[in-house]
Amino acid sequence: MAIIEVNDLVKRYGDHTTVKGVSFAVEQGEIFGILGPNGAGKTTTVECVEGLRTPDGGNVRVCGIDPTRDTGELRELLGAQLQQSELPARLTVGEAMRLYSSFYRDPVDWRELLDALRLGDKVDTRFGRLSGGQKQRLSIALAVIGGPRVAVLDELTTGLDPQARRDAWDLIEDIRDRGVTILLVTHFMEEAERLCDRLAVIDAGRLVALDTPAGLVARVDDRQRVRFRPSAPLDHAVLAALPEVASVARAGSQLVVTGSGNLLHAVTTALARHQVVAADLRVEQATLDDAFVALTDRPVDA
Ligand SMILES: Nc1ncnc2c1ncn2[C@@H]1O[C@H](COP(=O)(O)OP(=O)(O)OP(=O)(O)O)[C@@H](O)[C@H]1O
Repeated sequence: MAIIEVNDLVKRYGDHTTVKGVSFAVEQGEIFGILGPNGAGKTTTVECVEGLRTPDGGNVRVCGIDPTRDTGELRELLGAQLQQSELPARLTVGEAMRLYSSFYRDPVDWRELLDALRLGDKVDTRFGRLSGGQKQRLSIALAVIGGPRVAVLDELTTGLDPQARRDAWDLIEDIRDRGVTILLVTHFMEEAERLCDRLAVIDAGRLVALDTPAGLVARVDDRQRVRFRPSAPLDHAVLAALPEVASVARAGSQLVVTGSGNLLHAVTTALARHQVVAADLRVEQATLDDAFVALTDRPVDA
């Protein structure tokens, strides 16, 4: 059953159309990722789902509810991650949890939630004294304190160190295991690959792909890369002329040959013909990064 439906969503700011007819449906229990370059319209899209912005075209439904009309109902169903700046530095963790619990009809047990998020010993700690990772965990706690069916997490792990990021991933999985559907905006390929059941790739306001992480990689899977250091100068045209080769590029002292089919055999045979030895030779298969670049024509943080 689709718990979030976004149908032909359009959103404009002045003359600029930021979201240009995006459609997707998120199924109950999924971790659904939205991936895209800076300025692609990801946040605007999820803000329409959260009821923070009114669409200029198309519509959004969360559990059948129109987020811009039934705001009271939506608040019980959807938990949004808080921006860190929204909490006063002097508020303690316990005070924040009590305050936010009071907003909901049927909140979860906040002490149990803090324990689950490894913040149980921080009840009396002021927000301003928490580390970045602890603040992020608290913002997840506040997003799910109302016992929502859907949690929206936007750039949750940006600015966290690798360990804190992994902890946040475990947490998100725990929350999904409690039955919460998660809509996640992310810049991190590793995060998208590890966490998301499906991904919507948005570029310049349009949906360019919607698939599982493995499905997205499979779209560029025929692209392999052979990387090596040639023992002698080699005219790129020798390799570029091979039918298996799509591109030849230099990366420092290495050549990177992209292509398909029996690429390795074709390249090594051509090198042997020109008495060139390939040192440090590596064959690389496509990754989600490659799929992203192929789909959007640019690296994720361009
Ligand atoms: N309130 C606003 N008023 C005017 N323009 C806006 C507003 N919010 C966003 N924009 C513009 O809309 C475009 C998309 O912004 P949005 O934040 O949705 O993108 P994003 O994909 O989330 O980007 P990022 O990855 O950088 O957060 C950008 O060009 C942005 O400058």
